[in-house]
Amino acid sequence: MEEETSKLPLPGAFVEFLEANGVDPSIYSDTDSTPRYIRLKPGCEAEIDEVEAEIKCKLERVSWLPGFYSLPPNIHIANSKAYQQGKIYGIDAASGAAVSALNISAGDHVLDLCAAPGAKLCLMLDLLGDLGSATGVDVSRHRLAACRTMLQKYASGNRSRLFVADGTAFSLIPIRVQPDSKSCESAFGEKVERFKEWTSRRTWKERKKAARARDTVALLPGIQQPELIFYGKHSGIVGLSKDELYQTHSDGDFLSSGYDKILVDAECTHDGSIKHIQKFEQWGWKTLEHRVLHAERTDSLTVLQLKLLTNGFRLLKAGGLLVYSTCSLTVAQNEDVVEQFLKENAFAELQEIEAAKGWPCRSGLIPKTLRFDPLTSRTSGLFVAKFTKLVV
Ligand SMILES: C[S@@+](CC[C@H](N)C(=O)[O-])C[C@H]1O[C@@H](n2cnc3c(N)ncnc32)[C@H](O)[C@@H]1O
Repeated sequence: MEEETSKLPLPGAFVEFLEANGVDPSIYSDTDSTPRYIRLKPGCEAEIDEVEAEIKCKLERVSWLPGFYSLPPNIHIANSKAYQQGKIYGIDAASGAAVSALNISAGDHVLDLCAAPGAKLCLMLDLLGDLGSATGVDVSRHRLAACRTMLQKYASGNRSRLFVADGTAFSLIPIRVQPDSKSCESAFGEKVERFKEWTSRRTWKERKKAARARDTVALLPGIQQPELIFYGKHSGIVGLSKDELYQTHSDGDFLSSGYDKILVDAECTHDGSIKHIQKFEQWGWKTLEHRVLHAERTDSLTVLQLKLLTNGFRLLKAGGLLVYSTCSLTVAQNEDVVEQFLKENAFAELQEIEAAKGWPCRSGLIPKTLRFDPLTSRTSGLFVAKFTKLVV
């Protein structure tokens, strides 16, 4: 399961992009020795020797992050039984730290506004345990379908629901009380359809109806309803009617009944992600220039990031916690977005991430924000900022 690694030769255009964006290119100088990270599913701790024997390598416990282990970058886990049986999953330690900053506890109602492909959502669900709920949203249907597969593989989906939706406009409240309405009739005697247990098997009639609904919303941009593509048995959906699920709420409702914890792991240029940058060695560095560094793309990304953060914050309960993260290390996509957001949201307050005192990261340009990078942290690059919504 060993694989050759090589030093990353950074192309000139990328180095220029980094320098123009306040990122020191030397942080990428030793990426070939940056470890990979895995998380052991809770309950599988006793099987660590077995996992090590199978992948023929010692797993180093990450002292600053519970449940995380590091392994050399040239070791692959995808063919191992432990991975295929859902006992371990790959997730960078910096990503683990971003989720850990949310202080998720059993019973929380959590929202992941940019959820796919789902490693952080899986971790959020692990931390949630047997109470509360998790809502995952992503604008990309095929990426969210991969997230659904991941939740099913890791048997994490029981309390979760997944919506294909635009996170800048998503507006559904968490279901705090399990529905007990069994009536199939509305107050006016009309027949009401209620959600039954989720199944991947759908009848031809149901598939046709879903396709028709998708075509209709495609024709009517602006009034698109979030598309529910998965829900677990204890997600609160079973027994609800469509009207109950999709009822609209005012901003005031979110103050009292919004989400306890929200992750906005926003779309970005991914320039801090070692895995992503390594892909361009195969795809060609020219591709990087127009897929990542294009100025128009980065400008529209910062607009999107601010909108995602703003809407995420709207959905947060008063006193709740929100983490904004990106795997870009540019100032424009991180500190500038945070600064603008704080200017526009008087009830948002940046929070100290207490646990970070023991983390191998640096402060961002704004106090209380954090930056992970390969050189400082031996992880992939990640920016993390944590906010609370002040109680009015
Ligand atoms: C950095 S990735 C998220 C990674 C994910 N949190 C994880 O840990 O696996 C960003 C995601 O944002 C999604 N995205 C982009 N624009 C969006 C929007 N307007 N609303 C919701 N999701 C969006 C992308 O499809 C992508 O899956």
